[in-house]
Formats: sequence, C-alpha cells, structure tokens
Amino acid sequence: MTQTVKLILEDGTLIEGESFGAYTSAAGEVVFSTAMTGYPENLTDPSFAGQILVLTYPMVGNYGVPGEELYESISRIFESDKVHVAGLVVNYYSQEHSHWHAAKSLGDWLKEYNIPGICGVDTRLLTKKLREQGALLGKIVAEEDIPMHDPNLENLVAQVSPAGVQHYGHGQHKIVLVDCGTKTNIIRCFLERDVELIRVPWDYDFTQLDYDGLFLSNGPGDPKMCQATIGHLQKALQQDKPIFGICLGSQLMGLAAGGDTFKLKYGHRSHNQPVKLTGTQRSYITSQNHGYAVDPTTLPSEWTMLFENLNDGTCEGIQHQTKPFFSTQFHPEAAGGPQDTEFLFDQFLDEVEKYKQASNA
Ligand SMILES: NC(=O)CC[C@H](N)C(=O)O
Repeated sequence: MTQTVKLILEDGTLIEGESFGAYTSAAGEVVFSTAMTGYPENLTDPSFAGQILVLTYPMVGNYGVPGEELYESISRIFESDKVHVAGLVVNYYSQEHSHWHAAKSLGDWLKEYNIPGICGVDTRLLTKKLREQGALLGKIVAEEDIPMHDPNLENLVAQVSPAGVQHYGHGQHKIVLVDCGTKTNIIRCFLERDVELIRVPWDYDFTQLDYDGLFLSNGPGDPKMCQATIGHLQKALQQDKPIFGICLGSQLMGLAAGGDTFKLKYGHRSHNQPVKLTGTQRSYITSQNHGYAVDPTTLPSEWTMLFENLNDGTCEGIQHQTKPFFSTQFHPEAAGGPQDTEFLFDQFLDEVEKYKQASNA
C-alpha cells in the first residue's frame, strides 16, 4: 500500500510524493547532491546530520544496501555507524534491488533508523529552486505536522562526535584525529599507511598529548559552533607539528588562523567538483559535501589558498607559507567519489616524517 507524504519548504512550496523508508515526519535543511551513486556512503556521512538530502540521480535504490563488515573495529563499508541524514528525497525509488553485496533494500535500511524518504518528486525542478533561492529549510510531513527546524543553529558536531578516546593501528607515526564527525574512510586511509591513530572527541584538549601530526576531520553544521576545537587548534598553530584538515577541518583551520568562513548559496555536493592547485595548471576532480567555505581574503598574510574550485572560484583548501599546515575543502578520502587526491595523505605523512627527523637531529 502506498502512503502519501508531503515535502514542504520554508518558501511555501508544497510537493506531494510517496513515502518510502519510515512513515514519519522530519525537518531540516534541504540540500541536493548530484552524485550519481554512493547513497550508502552519503547517508552515513555524519556531515549530513540535520539535512534532508535530495538526490538528483533519477533512480535510487536499485543496488540496495550492503551488509556490514568490520575492519579494525570500524566499518569497512559505511562512513559511520548510522544513517545521519534527516530525510531523503528522490525521483524514482526502485523497490527492487540487485547487487552481489546487497543485504537489504534502501527503504528497509531507512526504516531501521526511523528516517523518512519521499519519492515521486521532480528532483530537477526542486534542485533548480534550491540553486536559485539557495538551500532552504524544509520538512517531510507524514501524518503529524512538525515545525521547521534550522540545524545550523545547533552544535551538530557535539552530537556526532564520540564520547571518548579510541586507539587504532600500530604504525610509526602517531597521529591525533580530532573527530568532529569523521568519515570512516579517513580512518581507513590512515590505517593503510604507517600510522598509530588516536581518535579524540571534538572538544578534547589534544595539546596535552604526545603526537607527531594532527588531523582535523569533516563534520556537520556551521564551523563557528566548534569554538572549543578552534581554541585548541590555535595552540597547535603556535607549534611546528604538521596539521592536515579536511572539509570542516579546513574551515576550522581557517578560523583558528584568524580568517573567516561564510555560507555558500547552495553548497557543493557531488563527486565531480573540479579544483585547481594554486600556482599550477593542474586540476583534480574531487568528491565534495559542504555548505560553508573559508573566505581567503580574510586570511592573515602567512596563509594562502591551496586549491580553488573551478566552477565558482571559492576556496578549496588553505596552507601556511612556512609551516607544514594545510587543508582541503574537498574529500581526498572520497567514499564515494574519485580517489585521485588520496596522495594528500602521503604528503601529510611525508611532512610528519620530515618533522620527526628535524626534531631528532
Ligand atoms: N563535509 C564537511 O565537513 C562539511 C563541513 C561543513 N559542515 C559544511 O557544510 O561546510
């Protein structure tokens, strides 16, 4: 039996569709992704917390959802241990799925986490609206109407960050990972290299720890909500130990350095965002999921833009002119999306090795 649900936007737009996943109401910020595949990764990316995700690819669900497998006590498959989106909007939801690795349907998976899906929506029209007006608040309404809710007014990072410290791996380089909502592929990328990882909560005072390099993860919401992390990071910027940040981590680095961030009109969410490495003609196709960006004109003079988005010219990463501190607004760990920039993990660990040699000399 099909059940009708509504998608209502803050500008008064009302779209009727069919329910799949949980038959329940949910409110959040409505954003779109033009990625053509990768919904198991997207939906479990903690950076989507509080957001109702519109997928522009016209048929969704046909490869189901893979079964869980563990690797070093973290998921081998998913980007965290739960579905983080507040709701899902698609055009055609494929009731049937077929894939060698599928364990369940997308609809059943959403039901497990009580997340509503709405299908039968003209996602092209909806995306045009979001591109013209910018990201809008919205709600999926089943039986019960609920108020609109702006997730960016909350500290979402505090909600998705772990409660305690965890250790992984036995490699040579001791890296502190500040977990503001990390994707597990970042952990996998480190563990495939020569690393011992100390994963700490977003507000943990890591400056007390003994480590060789600092990593700042991705995460949901407005980076300015993470004042505790910014405070600790300011201390780390006084030292010379290498620092690498991805996405929210890049924004936190910019804020700690004294720069500013701003909200993009509708963000970058896809697997084909072109970025150019500053000072070269070299470009990369990258995986992205962000709604905020660093304003490079606000950075102090010892900082420069490392990558630039070739679609809209916005900042896709920053670097310190003399110290081994750099960041990317895009996702070198991909999952999903192209892995062309994964070499940045190697560059970071090269900096860590150089720093260790210099300090032992
Ligand atoms: N993926 C991320 O880390 C996103 C960072 C931040 N929440 C933004 O939307 O810009």
